[in-house]
Amino acid sequence: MSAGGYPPAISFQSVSKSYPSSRGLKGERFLALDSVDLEIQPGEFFGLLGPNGAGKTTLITILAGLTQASSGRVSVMGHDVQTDFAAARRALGVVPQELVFDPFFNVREALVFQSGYFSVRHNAAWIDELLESLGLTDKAHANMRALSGGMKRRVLVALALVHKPPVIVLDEPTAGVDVELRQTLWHFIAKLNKQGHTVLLTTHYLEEAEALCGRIAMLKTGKVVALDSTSALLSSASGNVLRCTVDGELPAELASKARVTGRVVQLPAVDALAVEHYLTQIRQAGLTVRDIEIRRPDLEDVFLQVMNQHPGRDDRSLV
Ligand SMILES: Nc1ncnc2c1ncn2[C@@H]1O[C@H](COP(=O)(O)OP(=O)(O)OP(=O)(O)O)[C@@H](O)[C@H]1O
Repeated sequence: MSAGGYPPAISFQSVSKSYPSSRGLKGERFLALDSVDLEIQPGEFFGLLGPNGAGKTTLITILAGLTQASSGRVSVMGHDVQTDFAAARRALGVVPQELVFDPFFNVREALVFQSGYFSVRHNAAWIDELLESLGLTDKAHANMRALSGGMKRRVLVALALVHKPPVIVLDEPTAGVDVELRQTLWHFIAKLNKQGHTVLLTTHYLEEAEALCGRIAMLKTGKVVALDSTSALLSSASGNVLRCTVDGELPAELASKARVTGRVVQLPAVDALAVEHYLTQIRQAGLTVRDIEIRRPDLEDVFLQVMNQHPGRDDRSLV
């Protein structure tokens, strides 16, 4: 229970999940989640971050009741996803990572059908608001097959929200979508969060997580390796970051420490001496340095620090 006596919006208690191992060894299993404990309170905007394969989608599919945990307990608004599935599912709106649709409906029909699935009648006003807020009004009568990827993503969001769930889960909702949709989507989701909806977001866009999430958990090889408020995570990062533009390839030793995006290089620097040292090494490699800037670490720097501090399990197999 939370301090106010309400159940948490989402609770994972000692959740583990193993899958049959893909190595083909008889009886061997792969540990995708390892005793995950997380409690997300009503009204939070919570980020779940982790590298590919960390277990984020597995956690969400367990939450949505699409797969069962091997052990542990999971609940949504106090409803156990195993023993009280219908109530748990009704409390949840999940925007999945994959674009999956019934190709026979137009957009409005799909939303009406989905309302029926949740036994919501007289939903026309909310469906209109969803279409309007997600920039879909002029696509209401378009067939799903005829929509672009970005438009399909908007429909997925509308479908997840059609029954006004108190808890909204977004699994990488902005993967491969344009700037306009991102802005529309975040504006709308932030508005719903202000109205009291709880939001759980997984994303690889760490600047989005930094801007939106009040609290963040980081997963690595199936384990929670960091869990704190976004501001505490940011202030926990040590040192500064040297950001500069370089006109060629960095020496290997520096490259292994750097975030490199094209010609922009970002290196963690404990102090001014480290900055000088980096600049000398870059110049000695015959490269020209421009646009030098020293800045505080952002969430991506914190994420990389946390991932480096926690080696994770090389072998997640169980026999
Ligand atoms: N049905 C399955 N059978 C076997 N292994 C699986 C299955 N689903 C997921 N896995 C494995 O479990 C691990 C966690 O996968 P999951 O999709 O949850 O990670 P993720 O954090 O969501 O990754 P990404 O960022 O790439 O989406 C991966 O190693 C994946 O290969």
